[in-house]
Parts: sequence; C-alpha cells; structure tokens
Amino acid sequence: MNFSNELSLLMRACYPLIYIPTTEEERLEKAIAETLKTMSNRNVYIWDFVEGYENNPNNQGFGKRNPLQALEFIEKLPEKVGGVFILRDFPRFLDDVSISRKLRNLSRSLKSQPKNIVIIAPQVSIPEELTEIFTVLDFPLPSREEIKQEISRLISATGQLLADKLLNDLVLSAQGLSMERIRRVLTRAIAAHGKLETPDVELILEEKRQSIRQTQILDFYPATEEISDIGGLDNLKDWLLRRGGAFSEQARAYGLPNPRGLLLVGIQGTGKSLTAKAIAHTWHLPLLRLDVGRLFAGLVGESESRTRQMINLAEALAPCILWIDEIDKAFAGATGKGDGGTTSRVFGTFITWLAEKQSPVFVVATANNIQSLPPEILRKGRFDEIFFVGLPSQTERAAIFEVHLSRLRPHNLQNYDLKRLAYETPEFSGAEIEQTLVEAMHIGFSQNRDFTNEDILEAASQIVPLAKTAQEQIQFLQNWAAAGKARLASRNDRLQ
Ligand SMILES: Nc1ncnc2c1ncn2[C@@H]1O[C@H](COP(=O)(O)OP(=O)(O)OP(=O)(O)O)[C@@H](O)[C@H]1O
Repeated sequence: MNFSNELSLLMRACYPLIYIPTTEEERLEKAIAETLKTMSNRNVYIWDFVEGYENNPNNQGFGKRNPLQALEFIEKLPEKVGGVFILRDFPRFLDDVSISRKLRNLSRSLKSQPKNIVIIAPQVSIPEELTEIFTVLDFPLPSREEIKQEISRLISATGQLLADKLLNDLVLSAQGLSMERIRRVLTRAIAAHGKLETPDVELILEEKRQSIRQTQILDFYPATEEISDIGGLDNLKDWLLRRGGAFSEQARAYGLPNPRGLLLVGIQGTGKSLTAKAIAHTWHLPLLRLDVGRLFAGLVGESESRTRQMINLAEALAPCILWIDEIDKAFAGATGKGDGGTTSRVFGTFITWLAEKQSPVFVVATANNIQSLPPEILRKGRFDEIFFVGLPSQTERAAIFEVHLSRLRPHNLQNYDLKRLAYETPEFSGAEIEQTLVEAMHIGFSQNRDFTNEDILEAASQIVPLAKTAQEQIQFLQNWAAAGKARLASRNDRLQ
C-alpha cells in the first residue's frame, strides 16, 4: 500500500495520533495535503513552536510558544469539525507531564471525531507511556516518478531536452536521496554548466554516498569480487548464478517473485562475506552494509528509529543488496528483555519487514553462531535459502589456492602444486589459506626471490587453524546442517 492510501486509511479509521518520522517536512506536508483532497471534511492546521498555528486566518499565531495551548485548541473545536493537526517540533515536549496527559486524554476523546494529530520529527522518539497511543507511519523517500518529475521541472527552466537514457540514469542515481538533496545537487550542477550532463550522475552518486554515510548505520560498499573468486562452494554458486537475472523486468514479466535473500551460516573465514560482495558485483547491484553495532549505539529509542531509517533507505535504493554481517551477534538477546526490550523491538521490526517485503532488496545475512540466533530468523519465508558454509574439502582448498595464486602470480601459476598444497593444509579455512600465502610471500620477499611451494608449506606449518580450537562449534554446526536445517554450500565431497 502506498503512503497516501495508508494515511487516508488511518484517518478514516479515526487513528487520533499519528507519528511520521522524516526530515522532509515540506514534502510530507504536501503529501498530506494531496491525500486530504480525496477526503471531505478535513482542514489542515499547522502548528510550530515559534509561529503557533498558521494557515487559518481565525487562529493565526494561536498557541505560539505554548504547546499545551496548541493541544487545547484541538480539544475546544466542536466535535463535528474535521481537521488534521500537523504539529512540528512536538517530540521535544512529549516528556512534559501536562503535554503527555493532554495527549492521552485527546487520544480517547478524538476516537469518535474526524480529527487526527500528526507529529512530524526527524526520528521516532516517543516516551514509554505514550507508545501505545501513537501509530508510527513511515514516509518513503521520493519514488522514481517523483524524482523524474522534479528533474523535468528543474530542467524545464533551462530549455534543455533531456535524452531518455540520461534522464533514467539521473533518476536511478538520485534514488535514496531526499527531495531537498536532489534539488540541491541538481541546481548546483545546472548553475555550474547551464544544463545536466552525464558526469552529473557521478555528482549525484557522491551526494548519495555522503547521505548514506551520514546515517552512520549503512555504508555503500564498493564490491569488485566475482563469483569466480570464490573457491569451492559450488552448490551456493550454482544457486546464485541461476538467479543472475532475477531482478530484471523480464523476470517480473515471466512471473518470478523478487528473490528475498540468503542466510549464510558457518565458522569464521569460510567465504561468507566474500559471497555477499561477489553477489553485488555479479548482479550489478549496489551493496549496502549494515553496521549492526551502530544500530544499537546511542540513546534509548534511537535504535528503533534507526532500523526504520535503514529499511526506508534500503527500499529507496532497491534493487540493492543489504548485507548484514554477524546477524547472530546483533540479535542475540532478542527474546529477552535485558536492555529494556530494545533488541526485541528492533528485531520485531526487522523480522516483520523481512517476512513481508515486496521490494527488490536482497538481504545477505551471515552468522557464525546458530545457537544465539532467534528461531524466527530460521523460519521459512524469511530467506529464500539458508546455506551452511563448512570448512573447505581438499578439492575446495585446491580451488581456493588456485583463486588466490592466479591473482597473485597470474603468469606463474604452473609453479605451484595445488593438489599438494591442498593435501597439506587439512582443516584450513579460506581465510587461513589466504593468510598462509601472505606469510609465504613475506618469506620469499625477505630473501629476494619469488615464493615457492615450500614457503607456502612452511607458512602453513606455523598456522593453527581455527578448526583445531573451535571443534565443538564446528561439530555443532555440522550436525545442525546434517539434520536438514540448511543446505550445504559445498558439493558433497567428503575428501578432507
Ligand atoms: N571460498 C573461498 N574462496 C576464496 N577465498 C576465500 C574463501 N573463503 C575465504 N576466502 C578468503 O578469506 C577472506 C575472508 O573470508 P570472509 O570474510 O568471506 O569469511 P567469513 O566467512 O565472512 O568470515 P567471518 O565470519 O569472520 O566474517 C576472503 O576475503 C577471501 O580472501
């Protein structure tokens, strides 16, 4: 359902208190006004702390610097009078006892009246005692159509006729930005050279990178890895290659649903993060990395708000890959109330979105410890597939050596005995193989010569693979996967 439909539904169903987190005040107010055109009997009243009520000649300036008076005004209007009361700056006053009490009283009396209070704020910040009476509604970032209209409006003043391809590229690059930012970057470009050109796409992308960085929770991650850079994991690679075109228009026309995502479970260093990066690069989609630590840092209440912001942004940037590293660590306490319920509320928001999302956001989550994952994550319908990524078999280790040696010594690959190297490195993970090669290079470099098979074996002998110290964890994961809880990322090849 789009924003306007959802809002009008809430209004018609007499939801008295609606909270809309957004930094796009102006655009939101326009959207509300548009929505109200389809409903009769609803005037808009806008209040802010400095000016009081505006828009309405009879009450101009009423409630100036007095938020309680702003609420009393609503209360005093005759029952039959319909209205939408947009209160700017209001979250700052929600902690005040008189405001809180008045809102709770209003939430009861307005249930039978055609009146709705809408609070706009950059973040959701609602005191505990008021959470029940507010309905939080998300305001999406500008759609492709809105961005297209805005670009056309801005360019019309210059008389330039934009080619379809350039217009499309500009729209695509601007997706995920607020309208204010889009306007700012485009006007700057037009002011600089009187028109819009292909290099401006990069300008917009840079603005987008900055705006994503400012959220501090998502990062635009440049990915250069290919699926062919993953050694072994053939089942997983086949699965991915089969879905290569699954986000295309043709796939939609064919009737295919958007792929939802993957959960990759396994011990450290087996290529899970590498897979996330390779998917983004191979499918030509932007890779957004969620910093889970940041999601939970900061003030109480901010985590929920950040989660919504993250979802909103990912949807605006779709089609994209949302990479959630170590999801087990993020939601370890989701079933308890240890942190005042924050983790469980954030988890609730996230899991609901995961289950219901229609947008082409492909989630790649990785986890090392299945025991600390809330069981809801593993339920069907959350991810398309759960893969167990185990330690590489001997054949896979040879493939991993090959991937890295072809990159490091593309012209001398024949100097290395891949089979022997794989045979001599039992229980090594991909990361440990990479580490071994780096060490071998140090040996060769320090003696002023190229590194050899012997250097690699020497380096390997100095590494104690994690498998030795984490046997219990590995065994647990293997049993879990063998019980049919996950698909094996590797082809069944038991050679160790
Ligand atoms: N199957 C593999 N093929 C090629 N390289 C690999 C493979 N597995 C791991 N590596 C190498 O090890 C590095 C680290 O692996 P990666 O970060 O993907 O592991 P991970 O499973 O995500 O571990 P963690 O749980 O610690 O994040 C990779 O960047 C890559 O260079």
